[in-house]
Amino acid sequence: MASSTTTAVKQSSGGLWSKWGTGSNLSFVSRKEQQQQQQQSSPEASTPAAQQEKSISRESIPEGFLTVEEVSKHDNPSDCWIVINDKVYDVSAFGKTHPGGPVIFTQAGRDATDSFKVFHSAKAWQFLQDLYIGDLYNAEPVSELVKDYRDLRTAFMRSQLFKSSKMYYVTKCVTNFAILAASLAVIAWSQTYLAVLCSSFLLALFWQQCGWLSHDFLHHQVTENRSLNTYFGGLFWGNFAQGYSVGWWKTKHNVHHAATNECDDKYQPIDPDIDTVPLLAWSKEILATVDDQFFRSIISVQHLLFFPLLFLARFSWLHSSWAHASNFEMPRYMRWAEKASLLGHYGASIGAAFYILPIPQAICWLFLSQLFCGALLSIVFVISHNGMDVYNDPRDFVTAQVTSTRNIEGNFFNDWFTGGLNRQIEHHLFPSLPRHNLAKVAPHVKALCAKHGLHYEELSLGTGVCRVFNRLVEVAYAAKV
Ligand code: HEM
Repeated sequence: MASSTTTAVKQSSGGLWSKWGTGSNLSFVSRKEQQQQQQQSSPEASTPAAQQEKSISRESIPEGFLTVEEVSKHDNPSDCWIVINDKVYDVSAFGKTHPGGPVIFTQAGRDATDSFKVFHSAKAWQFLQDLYIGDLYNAEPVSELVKDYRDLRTAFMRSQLFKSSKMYYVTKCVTNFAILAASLAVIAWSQTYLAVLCSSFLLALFWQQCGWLSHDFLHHQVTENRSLNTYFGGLFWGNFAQGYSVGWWKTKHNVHHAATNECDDKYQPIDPDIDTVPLLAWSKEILATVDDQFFRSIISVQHLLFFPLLFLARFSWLHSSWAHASNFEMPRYMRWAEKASLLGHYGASIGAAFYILPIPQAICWLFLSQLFCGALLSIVFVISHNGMDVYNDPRDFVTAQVTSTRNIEGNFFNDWFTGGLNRQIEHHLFPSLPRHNLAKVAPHVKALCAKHGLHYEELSLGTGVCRVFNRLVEVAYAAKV
């Protein structure tokens, strides 16, 4: 998420959603193009008789049915239809108050079955009947890949793999506090600059680990009680302990999950995590959207900017968090809860710094911990997706997630350091699966990918970083031309 500087600005100005006017129908446009290509490659398909058979008039469609083409025309937030299990729903009005936020519009005009299933509790299904407007006409059968994925999900549910170990998460909470205690103990014991350096690194590690814990709560991995997850996981571990706004993070992160590394038809990123132009461009297609010579010159040295930017990322996240908490569109109680918990975070960190340390060391401690935390979090975000496929063609949920996501090898250090997000492919396919069960399902996911010829990328931490860096160099060189 080295992306946040630009993302936050675009989100707060509504820029992200303005892309949807043209963006979300691209999958159907491309599907039409694919059909045309298939027709060209198959001689019988292009005969007039075959073409007549293919063209469907509205009169020939039974009442209560809607075609894929009709659905695809309702592809924007003010006129939004989506398909779930071959049934069509009009979410144009509901989408504005959707409890999960604007992520619903990422699926405008297309099939949302799998993204719907991975994000919702049983309660959400009850809302569907009021939004139902018809059945999909001549619905294509589900692919073998998607069928196998759905079977896998059902099998994991039956094996209780979606149930978390509460002991695991209690231990996580306690060990997180232990890191904070260690950080404070170091500066209470010694106030040299070396001690300040070590302590600020530990504080940054505490914030990073709070981020992973909050992430698990907000994906509802820890408990089925969604309010508890939001208030304890979000407001306590996210806002108060880590300093990031739960509302800001969830809005952005949900879109990232629903449209991982996806762009619209003009290659404007839909996924906020790759929306990093003019600082970084993650593919040559995104680079091609940049006309401004000054911005291209920045991108031409993006590989040199990359590591410094990782260290600065937390400043941008802190800013976006406060901007979100001040957002007047939020219910008043949530705005106050967000602001109070963020102010509690600032107060506790600044108070501790100046209470324990002399002024110069206190400033140093606060500043260094921001830098370290930015780097510790963002290195994990970038290796998970950057340098993988950036696409704007129609892909089923499984293909989209696997081709845009990279795993980092599992071992004790990687599992702990990345908060389990080294099993990013499994996490994206099953976002509410508790962190401690990701390793258990990984062999099944690997087998699924092997069976269907999908590349399952799993690298060491070092190779993952190199892969990301190489992509930056590749695009930077293209920007020089
Ligand atoms: C007809 C369509 C939809 C309905 C009726 C609906 C309904 C709901 C409801 C009731 C919730 C509250 C949490 C729950 O009870 O599960 C929710 C949350 C959410 N929805 Fe939807 N939704 C729809 C479509 C979508 C789509 C297409 C997506 C994704 C692309 C989506 C993503 C989410 C997310 C990410 C949350 C937040 C979950 C959380 O963290 O609490 N929804 N939705």
